Amino acid sequence: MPTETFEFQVEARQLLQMVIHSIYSNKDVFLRELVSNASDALDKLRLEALRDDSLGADVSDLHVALEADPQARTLTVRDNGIGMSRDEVVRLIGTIANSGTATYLRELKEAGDTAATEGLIGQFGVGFYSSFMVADEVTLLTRRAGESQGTRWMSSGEGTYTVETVDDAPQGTAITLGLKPEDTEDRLHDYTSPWKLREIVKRYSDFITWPIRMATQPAPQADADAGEGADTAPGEPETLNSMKALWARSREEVTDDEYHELYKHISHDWTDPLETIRLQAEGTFEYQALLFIPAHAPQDLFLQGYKRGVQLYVKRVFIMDDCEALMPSYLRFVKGVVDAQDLSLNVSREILQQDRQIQLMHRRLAKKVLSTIKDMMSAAPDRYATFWREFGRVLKEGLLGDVENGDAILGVSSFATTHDKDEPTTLAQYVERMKDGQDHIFYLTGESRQAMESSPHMEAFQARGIEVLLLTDPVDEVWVDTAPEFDGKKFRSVAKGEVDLGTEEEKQEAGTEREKQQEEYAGLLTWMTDRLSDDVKEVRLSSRLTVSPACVVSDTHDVTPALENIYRAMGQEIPHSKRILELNPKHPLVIGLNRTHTERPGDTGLNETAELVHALALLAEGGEPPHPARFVKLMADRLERTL
Ligand SMILES: Nc1ncnc2c1ncn2[C@@H]1O[C@H](COP(=O)(O)OP(=O)(O)OP(=O)(O)O)[C@@H](O)[C@H]1O
Repeated sequence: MPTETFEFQVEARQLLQMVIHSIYSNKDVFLRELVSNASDALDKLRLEALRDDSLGADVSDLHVALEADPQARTLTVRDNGIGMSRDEVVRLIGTIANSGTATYLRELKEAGDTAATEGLIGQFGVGFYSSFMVADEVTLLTRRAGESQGTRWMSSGEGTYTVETVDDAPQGTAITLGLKPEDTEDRLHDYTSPWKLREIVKRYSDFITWPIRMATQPAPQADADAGEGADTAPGEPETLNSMKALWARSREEVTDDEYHELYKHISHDWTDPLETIRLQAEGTFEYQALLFIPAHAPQDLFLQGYKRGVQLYVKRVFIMDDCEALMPSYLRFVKGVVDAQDLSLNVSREILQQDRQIQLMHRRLAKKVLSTIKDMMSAAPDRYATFWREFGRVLKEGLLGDVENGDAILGVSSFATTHDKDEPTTLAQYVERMKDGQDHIFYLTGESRQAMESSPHMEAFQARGIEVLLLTDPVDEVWVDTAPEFDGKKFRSVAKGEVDLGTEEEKQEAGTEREKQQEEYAGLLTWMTDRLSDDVKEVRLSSRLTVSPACVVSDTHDVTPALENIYRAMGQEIPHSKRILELNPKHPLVIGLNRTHTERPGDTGLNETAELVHALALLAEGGEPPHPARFVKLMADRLERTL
């Protein structure tokens, strides 16, 4: 096949341009990225060879090799791993599959300044493309295990790349960088220097489980430069990394930086994690876990197909990525490694789902992550605040399914509250501030804080200074509906059921007044209930309103309209529950309506006023009148009459 020229996908080109003209001040990390890809390719080959005897690949000496040529100013990173087919090269290297890329690139453009750009690129990672930070020409020669022909890919990163089929490629992948001139001011070092390569591998890739070898150069040039590797015989390759599994080493032996580099290798994130979690389980089922909570949420965390789960190793051997059996979905942001001693190397995802030991590990790991978040709350409130901002929404999903950890999840959750405009509150803090005689945790769900603050449902609570949680995440609608408790206090919506606030004495007083009002309004309420029966199930007097004329509320056990919408969006059929219209007996509009109803029951305007009061109540909570066009007409007529 002749050499073909291809264009990079638009996003890929944009990303490459940013890498080339860039941006990332620490250029050394290109090697971390290439070694990380090579290590993944070796893992994949080892697994494929285990599962497919006919592959015919030699797996006896899997490794990464660095080959530097100072004269030609090239550096080659070679692995004898899985390799790529011609189609894979075009698909994997010429395009970016990450669904968040478009948004990310827009943000990058908007960020403008270098520091912000670095922060963003750090969140995203650019993998193989980071080669172009140090090279102006990159050649990738690869042959997939089991295939006879190889592929050569070449590009100077400018808009196009070439691909040709070659007959004599060794199995695996070799990436040769035509290095840019050294420019220490720009932190562009001499990447043909053994000393520099040794330093970078030690710093970023020491834990990689495959040997990373560097051919020592023949004397005399190498001797001067070889440093600690000087005792290696000339020509014999030197292994640069210790290959020690960090999770199997004691805490004292490992630096935070080393943990962070492992995190970057497995997560493809360029930023340090927020928290590192170690767990060593001994006894009948032995395993070690090293888990990380990232410092920011990935773009696709809420998209279907998000790859959750940690890496599974069995006795130091990589078995699979994204092992979802080990981590509940609401902890899908957790990255890391679990190394189990007593599993078979052939273990499959299906077996894992049913394995009792795995289920026990799953429980233990979830508890450990939750207890770490709890510790972070008290020991590092700033870090906890970052955690909550990034992952709170996901964590709360656990309140729907994980009954066993429900209390623990509520314990580490924070909520926006009327108590403080800016700072969210924990439930423990809320309970501490509860008024004497208050025995519920009050909340309101809605689309925005602003809409909820001005909702009529809040009036009685505002008047009495009772704190209300303001819940805006769609998942909140669902979990609060399952009526959980915290510290023995039930959650209660301020937009559901009757409200009876105040001391016993006040309640008694209000009760006497209410009886009087009930008598006065009985006729109006019966008439309005009948009149609006298509839309509401009852019209009654309100004890929650102090300012507005009316509001609509749901019955205590009814599903709210927002929750109805959520269920419908999930394809569940759910009957529509009519709500209750509450009137404020002290509002002049309601007093006037009652008077007119008593004095001129046949008045034609009464019907319209009843409809308008209902529509206004819906508008006040951020909803829509049941018949918007009719509402506009009625309002316009009324306004016209005032002119
Ligand atoms: N040495 C290699 N051997 C085999 N396949 C490779 C190798 N290097 C890259 N690939 C393939 O190309 C894909 C893209 O690599 P790239 O480094 O651009 O992104 P990534 O590692 O998937 O993710 P990120 O961009 O977050 O680092 C890899 O997922 C892998 O499938």
